[in-house]
Amino acid sequence: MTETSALDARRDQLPNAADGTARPAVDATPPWPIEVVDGVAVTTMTGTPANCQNEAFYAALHATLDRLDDEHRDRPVVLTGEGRSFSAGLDVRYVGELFRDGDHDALLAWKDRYFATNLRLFALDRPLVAAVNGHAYAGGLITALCADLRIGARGPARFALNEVPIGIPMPRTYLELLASAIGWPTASRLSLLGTELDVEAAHRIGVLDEVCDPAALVSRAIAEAARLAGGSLPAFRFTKRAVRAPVLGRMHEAAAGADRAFVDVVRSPESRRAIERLLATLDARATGTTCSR
Ligand SMILES: C/C=C/C(=O)SCCNC(=O)CCNC(=O)[C@H](O)C(C)(C)COP(=O)(O)OP(=O)(O)OC[C@H]1O[C@@H](n2cnc3c(N)ncnc32)[C@H](O)[C@@H]1OP(=O)(O)O
Repeated sequence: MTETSALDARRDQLPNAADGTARPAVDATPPWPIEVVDGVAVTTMTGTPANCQNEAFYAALHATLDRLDDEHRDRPVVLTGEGRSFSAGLDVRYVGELFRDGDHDALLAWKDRYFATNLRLFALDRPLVAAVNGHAYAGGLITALCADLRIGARGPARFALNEVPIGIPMPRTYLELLASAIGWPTASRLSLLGTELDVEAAHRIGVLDEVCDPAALVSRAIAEAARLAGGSLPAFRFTKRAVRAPVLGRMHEAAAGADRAFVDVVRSPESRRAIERLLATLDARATGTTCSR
């Protein structure tokens, strides 16, 4: 697919702005930087605070994957983040407003747009290694768990599937994805309890496959990505499709069925209050006022 046709296809898939959400046009959004090292395409999430996920993030992700497909079709991929966070998950300022003010159809449209980003990463038909440079919360940890392998940097990073404590239900769509990466018992426990993990604990329970010094992180991820593709890329592709197919089937089924009720839960007064508490915590940090999570 040429660059233009990929962008046209992507633009056609985007819902129009009638749902009331502002979105940058995909062709106006630059992809994240891509660097080729030892045959591996390394891309770095950047452009939003703590690499949190909003419409600009989704558009950059699609633009990056379009470019990876067009220009680096057969290269394994390393995904990392800029700064202290791999990704802080959904942009809670953005979704907080959307959940409060958006109508039912706007929320469903957003849910599908968000699903499309994780789906594209999870179904990437070649090795994807996450070089987890820092914190990964909620949707940010889901992003890391889309990868075939996760390598973490030793240090102060924390990880959690903390959707429930902040008032956002964990859809079955993502439980299927999480369970395929870390198993149902771990996915269930982390999702229900919202437990915060340090790097060692994340490694112990398989959220991270490996831990290394921060200075070696990206080179370790590159070496692993090259190794995964090094035997036979066609064999890897074939097997990854086979591994993903049943999971993707269940994810699509959940997204079109039970998970539509997600919209009602995030609009409940209890969820709104919990999201407001997280927003107050972030705002207090920004202004230097102390506030516990
Ligand atoms: C289904 C999926 C659901 C979800 O994904 S819900 C999202 C759940 N996410 C969270 O609970 C994470 C909230 N963020 C944090 O706890 C912390 O941040 C971190 C531990 C990730 C990073 O801490 P530190 O390195 O000290 O950075 P900082 O100063 O807290 O953040 C840097 C800037 O990033 C903004 N930010 C951080 N996380 C989010 C977010 N999730 N949504 C929107 N903005 C976020 C902050 O406010 C700040 O911004 P400014 O520099 O303007 O003060």
